[in-house]
Amino acid sequence: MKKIPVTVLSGYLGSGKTTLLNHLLNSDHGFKVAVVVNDMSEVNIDAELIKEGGFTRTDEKLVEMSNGCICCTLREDLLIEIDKLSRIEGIDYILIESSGISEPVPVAQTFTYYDPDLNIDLSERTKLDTMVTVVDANRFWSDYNSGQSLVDRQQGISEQDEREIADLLIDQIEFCNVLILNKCDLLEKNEIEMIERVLRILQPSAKIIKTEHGKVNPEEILNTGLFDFEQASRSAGWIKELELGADQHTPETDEYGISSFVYNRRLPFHSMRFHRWMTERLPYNVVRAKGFAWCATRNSFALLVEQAGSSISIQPLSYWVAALPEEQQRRIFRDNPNVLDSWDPEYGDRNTRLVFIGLDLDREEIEKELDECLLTYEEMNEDWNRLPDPFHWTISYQY
Ligand SMILES: Nc1nc2c(ncn2[C@@H]2O[C@H](COP(=O)(O)OP(=O)(O)OP(=O)(O)O)[C@@H](O)[C@H]2O)c(=O)[nH]1
Repeated sequence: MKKIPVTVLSGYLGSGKTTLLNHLLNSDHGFKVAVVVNDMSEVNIDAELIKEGGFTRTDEKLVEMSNGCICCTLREDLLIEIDKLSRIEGIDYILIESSGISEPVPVAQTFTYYDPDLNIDLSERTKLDTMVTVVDANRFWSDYNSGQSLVDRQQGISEQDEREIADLLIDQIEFCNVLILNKCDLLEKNEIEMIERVLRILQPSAKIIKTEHGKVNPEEILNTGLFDFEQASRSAGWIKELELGADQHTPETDEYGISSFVYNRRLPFHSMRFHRWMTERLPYNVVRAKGFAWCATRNSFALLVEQAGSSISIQPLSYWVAALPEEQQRRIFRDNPNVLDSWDPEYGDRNTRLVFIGLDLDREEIEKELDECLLTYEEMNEDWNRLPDPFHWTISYQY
């Protein structure tokens, strides 16, 4: 049976998803499409716009999903609706417009697993074809650097939805096959080019298309066959940079001063100094920082360090292999011999690898300041548990 291809449109509120969808529906794409439109509000304004705009053909089908978000509260409903659509005779393409606060990863996951409660396996009848993210060129910098959360803007799923706008934007940019840089009519050519370069370094794998009013050739986002979950999960710029290693990263600096580098050290951070640097002294021109850190007071765990705009988090990720009992280490070496490639005789796999992406970055200065956050020779010989610890989380699980 031929699987029905699915394209998902993501992008922050007001970026131009509905405009793009209407443009697609009015284009000569050759498919009999079903459209799912997700709106957070009770009244599905986007669905109304689509009915007014492009939804004129009688052989098309429109499903409205309102009052929730398909990446979380309406995820089950999404499964049910897509399953139903995939059984309608004649439908040969499904287009989904996510809500503006929807994260693309959980939406994509919906197409990959069997739900035993609902007895639905979407992968039997449908195939995720293209993940598209629409970016508002005109508001990109102000949204990214706003320092606001969804709740601050009264756009959250609930009062508890404290996700930062910058984190949402970066999630949408880092997980897609096609990036539509929309509203290019509102900026100068050089401003657009600069955002395009930033998007390129944040997301090196996606095709970037500059548009005005979402006018894109339908072939760029329908039936492209581009989506692959594994590849999409590894397509972010910071991951590529880490994979390349410290010395082989993308060109040093371009004409707009956009650059990236990896900070890689084999000594632990003084947790307090590192935490203070990340939260109080991180240069404002760092657009994205992400990677793993070794902090002395949490010596057993690799910490995941993440920054987007003014949103910064340092959280435990997993045990260092070197912190595990010997028997478990032996098993890991047997199953994943590549762990040994970078094994240090003294510290094992403990190390810090942080990617910095930004504008006019002073690499030397950042490295110097971070080096000052590492333990000194004297501190190395102290009891690390007695050093000050800034982290508030506790670990409740055991190996
Ligand atoms: N100047 C300009 N305005 C645009 C462009 N694309 C869309 N707009 C306008 O931007 C506003 C938001 O566009 P929508 O298509 O509704 O955006 P959306 O992403 O669907 O918004 P939500 O459904 O709220 O998430 C509308 O007033 C559009 O007419 C563009 O390229 N240039």
